[in-house]
Order: sequence, then C-alpha cells, then structure tokens
Amino acid sequence: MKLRELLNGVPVASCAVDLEMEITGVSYDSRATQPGDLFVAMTGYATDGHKYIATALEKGAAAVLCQNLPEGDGPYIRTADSRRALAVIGANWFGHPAEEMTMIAVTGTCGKTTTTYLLKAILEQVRGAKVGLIGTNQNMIGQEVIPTDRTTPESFEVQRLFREMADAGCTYAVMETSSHALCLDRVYGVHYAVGIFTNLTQDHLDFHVTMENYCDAKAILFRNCGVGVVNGDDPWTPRLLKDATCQVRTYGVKSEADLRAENVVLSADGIAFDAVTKTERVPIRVNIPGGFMVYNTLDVQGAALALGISLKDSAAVLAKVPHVQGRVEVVPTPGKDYTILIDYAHTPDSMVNVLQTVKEFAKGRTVAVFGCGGDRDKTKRPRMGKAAADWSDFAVVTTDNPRTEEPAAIIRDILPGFDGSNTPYEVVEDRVEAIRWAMDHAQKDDVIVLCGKGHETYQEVNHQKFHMDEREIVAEHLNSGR
Ligand SMILES: CC(=O)N[C@H]1[C@@H](OP(=O)(O)OP(=O)(O)OC[C@H]2O[C@@H](n3ccc(=O)[nH]c3=O)[C@H](O)[C@@H]2O)O[C@H](CO)[C@@H](O)[C@@H]1O[C@H](C)C(=O)N[C@@H](C)C(=O)N[C@H](CCC(=O)O)C(=O)O
Ligand SMILES: Nc1ncnc2c1ncn2[C@@H]1O[C@H](COP(=O)(O)OP(=O)(O)OP(=O)(O)O)[C@@H](O)[C@H]1O
Ligand SMILES: N[C@H](CCC[C@H](N)C(=O)O)C(=O)O
Ligand SMILES: [Mg+2]
Repeated sequence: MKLRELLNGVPVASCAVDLEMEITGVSYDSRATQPGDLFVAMTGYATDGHKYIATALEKGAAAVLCQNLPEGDGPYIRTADSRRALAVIGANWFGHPAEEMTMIAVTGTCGKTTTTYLLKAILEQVRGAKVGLIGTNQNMIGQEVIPTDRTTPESFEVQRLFREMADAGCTYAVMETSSHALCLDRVYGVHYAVGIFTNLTQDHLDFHVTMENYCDAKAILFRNCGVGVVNGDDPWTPRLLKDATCQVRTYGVKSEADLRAENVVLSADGIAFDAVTKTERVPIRVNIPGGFMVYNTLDVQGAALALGISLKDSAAVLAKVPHVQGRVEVVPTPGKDYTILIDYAHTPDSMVNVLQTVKEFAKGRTVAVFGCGGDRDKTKRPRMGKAAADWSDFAVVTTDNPRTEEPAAIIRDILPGFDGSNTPYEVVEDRVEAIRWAMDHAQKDDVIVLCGKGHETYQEVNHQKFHMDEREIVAEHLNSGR
C-alpha cells in the first residue's frame, strides 16, 4: 500500500519520506519488524518505542512514524500521537473491516466476558448469523477459536481480527473493550452500533489511579456508539454518560429503567425473573446461578432489543445457554460429598458476588481459595481479603499470577483484610498445594470456590507462563486417592 493511503486520516506534522513509497507491512515492535515495514514508535509504560527506531531501520523498516524526531536524518514522519495513529493505520491497512459488520462493545469492571458469550449465542441462534468475538478467554471467528493473551488486543491486531471476521462471513462482532483499551486507543476510530456498560467497581487503579479516571476511560465508548445500553442501578452511570453522544437505554432491578427485572428468583442452579418494558413482560430463565447474572442477562437482552431482537426470542436462547468457561464452573468430584467451583473473581466486588451467591445455597461451608495478581492494583488486595473474610466460612490464601512480584509479599498485602474478622484462614503459598489442602480438609457439603483463574490454564511467574489447569489438579488429586 502507498504510504499516502496508509496515513490517510493521520495528522502529519513533518515528513521526510516520499508519500508515494510502497509500504509492505506495519510493525510497532522492533522485534517483529520486517523489511519494507512502516515502524510505528510508541511511548510506553515499560519502555519507549522511540529507543528501537535504529533497530527497526537495521531490520529494513522503510519508514518510521514517531512522536519525537530522532537526531539526524532518516525516513521519519512525525505525528502528535503515534498510538492513536496506529489505530488509524490499522483500519487503513485492513480496509476498514469494522464498517462491514454490526459492531457491539461491552465495557465495565465485571461481566464483560459473560455478556459477550450470551449475546453471541443470541445473534447466532435468532439471526442465524456468523459472529466474531474478542475477549479475555479467547477470540472467535464463528466457532473457530483463536487464543489470546489479553482482553482487548493492540489496535493493529484488533483491525486484523475484524478483517478475518468480515472475510469469513461474520456479520456481527461482539467484543470486550477494557478500560486500558479505551484509554490506550486500541479501538480508536471504531464506531459501534451498541455499547454496553455492565458496572464499575474497584480494579486497575495501578493504571487509572482514581475511580473517576477509570470511569472516564469507560465513558469513551459512549461517545463512539449509536445506542448505549447502561446499568441504571450503578452509581457511576450518570458520570459515565456526562458527555455521551449516543441514545441511552437503561436496564436495572432497582431503578426505573427502560428494561427491568421483576420477581427475581435465585436458586442454586440458575436465575429466573420477569423482564419488563413499557409494553411487555416476558419470563426469563437462565441456568447460571448468581444475583449478578440478573444484570448480565438484562444487559444482553437490552442490547438484543437495541438490535431489533424481541425479548421472547432472546429469552428462548438464554434458557438453553451453557455456562461460560471459568465462570461459576462446576469441577467434577465423583464420589465426594463436597463441591468445587472455578470462578474468575479477581476483584473485591466479584469475590463478594460469587461468595455471597455460594453462601446462599451451600448446605455446608463456603471455602474461598484465592490470591491476587502481581503487577496489578495493590490496593484491591486487602479488599479481596476482606471479601473472603466477610463472605466465606474458611479461606485458603494463596498465589494467583505473581508475575514479577514475590508471592509472599502479595499475600502480606491481602492478610490485613482479615483484621477484625473471625473467619479462619490458612496460607498455602503454592496454588497447587492450596487446592490440595482445601480438598484434604473439606467437610461434608462444603463448596470450595477456586477464585481468580477462571479459564486460565497457566500461572505467570516472572514473564513466563507455566501450565496449571485447576481442573487437572482436582482430577489428579482425586485419582491419587485423596
Ligand atoms: C499498561 C498496558 O496496557 N500496556 C500495554 C502497552 O504497553 P506499553 O505501551 O507500556 O509498551 P512498552 O512495553 O512500554 O513498549 C513501548 C513500545 O516499544 C515497543 N518495543 C519494546 C521493546 C522492544 O524491544 N522493541 C520495541 O519496539 C513496544 O512494542 C511498544 O510499542 O502496549 C503494549 C503493546 O500493545 C501491551 O503489550 C501492553 O500491555 C501489557 C503487557 C499489559 O499487561 N496490559 C494489561 C494491563 C492490559 O492491557 N489489560 C487489559 C485489561 C484486562 C481486563 O480487565 O479485562 C486488557 O485489555 O487485557
Ligand atoms: N455483572 C456482574 N457483576 C459483578 N460480578 C460479576 C458480574 N458478572 C460476573 N461477575 C463476577 O466477575 C467474574 C468475572 O466475570 P467476567 O469474566 O464475565 O467479567 P469481565 O468483565 O470480563 O472480567 P475481565 O475484566 O477480567 O475481562 C465472574 O467470574 C464473577 O465472579
Ligand atoms: N484482565 C485481568 C485479569 C486478572 C486475572 C487474574 N488471574 C490476575 O492475574 O490477576 C488483568 O489483567 O488484570
Ligand atoms: Mg473479560
């Protein structure tokens, strides 16, 4: 593609390159640069892409787009914001694939992954559509699974995925847009037909610093969508919508929302309620337990309504939808008189939610096995400790993904959450041993909740991922005769 076409829409401050030059690829990481590429240098949080301009040129980059011009002459193009430019370049390179599909984005602290799966099922079954999905567990093109490392990939990869989806015949793309993604322009320039807001509770304050900033990052979505389907019960919603440019449809249980849940019945194996709008009342049943699932169901049905799908049609799909991997997932424990659940609760609010749900229905004790991620918001650690202290009968405090931190130091941050509580706990640093410990000490009718890892089948230590699948650990321990 000609450089001129690739830079269409990118504000260029200075340019020392012939714009008619043919560019054969785009890279933003010098380790992946190929001859003929446009290398985009971005200032980062760990390092600065500008430091790698020389390496990229040595590897054959044809031109460099940057924010700060290096000294001396070179094939340099300067722009004010290279991260934002990368998003525009991605859309140009892949031929604006998002414009070929109906785009739906989900943001919020909890419930994004769950919401995307439920909505994908509805679009497939009601519309008979092929649907693309981008999110934490995996990316999908119809039923084809593409593994992922992050909730929302870098802008260029997002655009690549959109292209693959559109070429494969997807007419809808449903995606999670994390607050990092919105803040770091990973979806800059993408216009969504529908944007969904689930809720806002504490997470990622290492990055956003304040809850207000965190909310304002999520708010970006509502300046880039046609209809905003938002949680009317969430205290952050008014701030979220302050500068919104979309139509707004609210859902909720407590508020006078456009779509409401009435007569809510929670049980150990699911939820039921009446979905109520101004004009109709439709009974809903979903076989996934948890009070929070009422909200996840309402936001999905609100989005489906905005896309022209009736409550009755979405209800029929929701009645049969399977659980989402790693979200309130039951692990088989044949022959045992206790239950084990895997759940992705890794924030204070999600821990309260899942433990509260379990406590309501468990005949025996609710046992929480949990740790906290390293290189993430440290202030959520004691609050996750408090969630376990408040909502479990016994806790096993262990490791999550320590990343570059000392596991013992992370655990030290968690334990003050138990101050003033009578809830007993045991510290077992090694997560495999912690799971075995909980199983060995299980009492009749206990429900052991393995919090935090959900679908993850690895543990990340010092930039390296080691295989660790909680389902396998449980099965192996049972097979070992314990
Ligand atoms: C805080 C954050 O999100 N950082 C992301 C950001 O990194 P960064 O800008 O700090 O990059 P950097 O490492 O400083 O490097 C700067 C530039 O130099 C380049 N470089 C670097 C080294 C080199 O040898 N050559 C080179 O060219 C890098 O490619 C980059 O372009 O851009 C990088 C490129 O896309 C991402 O890999 C990186 O994600 C890191 C790994 C990360 O952990 N992100 C997490 C926090 C995240 O994004 N999480 C959200 C939320 C999850 C949820 O709640 O669901 C997500 O969407 O997954
Ligand atoms: N609507 C909700 N409100 C509060 N907690 C929820 C809600 N939905 C799910 N949860 C809890 O949060 C956990 C994560 O759910 P899910 O993966 O759907 O959220 P997410 O927003 O995609 O998370 P992430 O930020 O990691 O991508 C679940 O395992 C459950 O414990
Ligand atoms: N998307 C979240 C996932 C956290 C999962 C948990 N297992 C952890 O490592 O803290 C994050 O990157 O903060
Ligand atoms: Mg997710």
